[in-house]
Amino acid sequence: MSSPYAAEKQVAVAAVRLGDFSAQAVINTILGRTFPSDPIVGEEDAADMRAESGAALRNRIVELANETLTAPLQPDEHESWGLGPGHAQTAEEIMDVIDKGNYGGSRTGRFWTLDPIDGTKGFLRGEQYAVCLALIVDSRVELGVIGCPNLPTSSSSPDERGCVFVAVRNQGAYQLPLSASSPTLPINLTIPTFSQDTLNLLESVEKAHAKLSFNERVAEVLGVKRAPTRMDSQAKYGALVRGDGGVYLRMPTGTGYREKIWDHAPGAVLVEEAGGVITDSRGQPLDFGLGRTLGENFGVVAAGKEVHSRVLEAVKKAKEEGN
Ligand SMILES: Nc1ncnc2c1ncn2[C@@H]1O[C@H](COP(=O)(O)O)[C@@H](O)[C@H]1OP(=O)(O)O
Ligand SMILES: [Mg+2]
Ligand SMILES: [Mg+2]
Ligand SMILES: [Mg+2]
Repeated sequence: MSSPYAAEKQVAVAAVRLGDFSAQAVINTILGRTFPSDPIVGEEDAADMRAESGAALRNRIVELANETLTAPLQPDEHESWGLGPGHAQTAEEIMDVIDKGNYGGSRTGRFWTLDPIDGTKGFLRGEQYAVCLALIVDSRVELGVIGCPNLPTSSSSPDERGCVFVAVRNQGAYQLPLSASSPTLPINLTIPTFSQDTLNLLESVEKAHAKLSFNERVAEVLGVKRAPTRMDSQAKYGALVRGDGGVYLRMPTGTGYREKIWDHAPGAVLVEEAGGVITDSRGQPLDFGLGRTLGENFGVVAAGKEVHSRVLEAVKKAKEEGN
């Protein structure tokens, strides 16, 4: 017998792949037109679309990308970005623009990094996922945007969904509504101070992505009383900066996986601009100048200033115990 929901999974995975590719095509088009000399470190590439066996995938992605590219302009969009009726692209152009994301990263100079859909597993489960974009200049994240279509606008309004988190270095961190035409004002974000009673951990849903048993021990050492919040994608960074949880903790699973810069760059500037601190689990800064990855993986810890140093100590203790 085939496993439950096998057909649904196949369709959903195909849909996400289409989403990934077409989102990267649209975002790279906009970046390419507006900042033509900026390289892009994007998660996806068009190799599967270019393969002989990729004709169906290619046709569908071209159709989807063109649907978005040629849609009537929204209030915050411009025709010079390559958008609007009449701006359809050929299959070759779509594949080339996706492959504009092949840049390998650098220590100096400026580039963008893009995760067109972060939290694929969450997307498939109908839970959290995010579209993530950051600008890096001389290894430092200067701007980050995390779009969370399925995240409630606040923990007190669970039915209103869709938010965008934005941070620009030295200009603060904000939450905007997802729809550009919504009249809601930006919310200025500062990570609140937590007590032992109110603190909790924000962590991955997927055991393959982070060592959740280690988090449990850290929470015990810290005397945390609340259960962790498990959430897919960089929506966790959004939840952190608006005070939905006190600590982002992601420890390596020991498989040798290297964290990708597009999975943390927007979150890093968001946390810092909301008054928090983000480092690896040893307290070292995340290095966005090493290429497409953050290099050897010692995990990620992000929290408000006072909580962050307590978490680093708890992590050290849990490691010394052999966890
Ligand atoms: N072994 C791993 N360790 C850490 N992160 C991983 C691992 N495998 C995949 N990921 C990445 O974790 C991110 C999601 O994290 P979270 O579970 O917190 O939502 C995805 O971008 C995913 O990358 P990918 O897109 O290549 O699957
Ligand atoms: Mg992705
Ligand atoms: Mg990702
Ligand atoms: Mg992926």
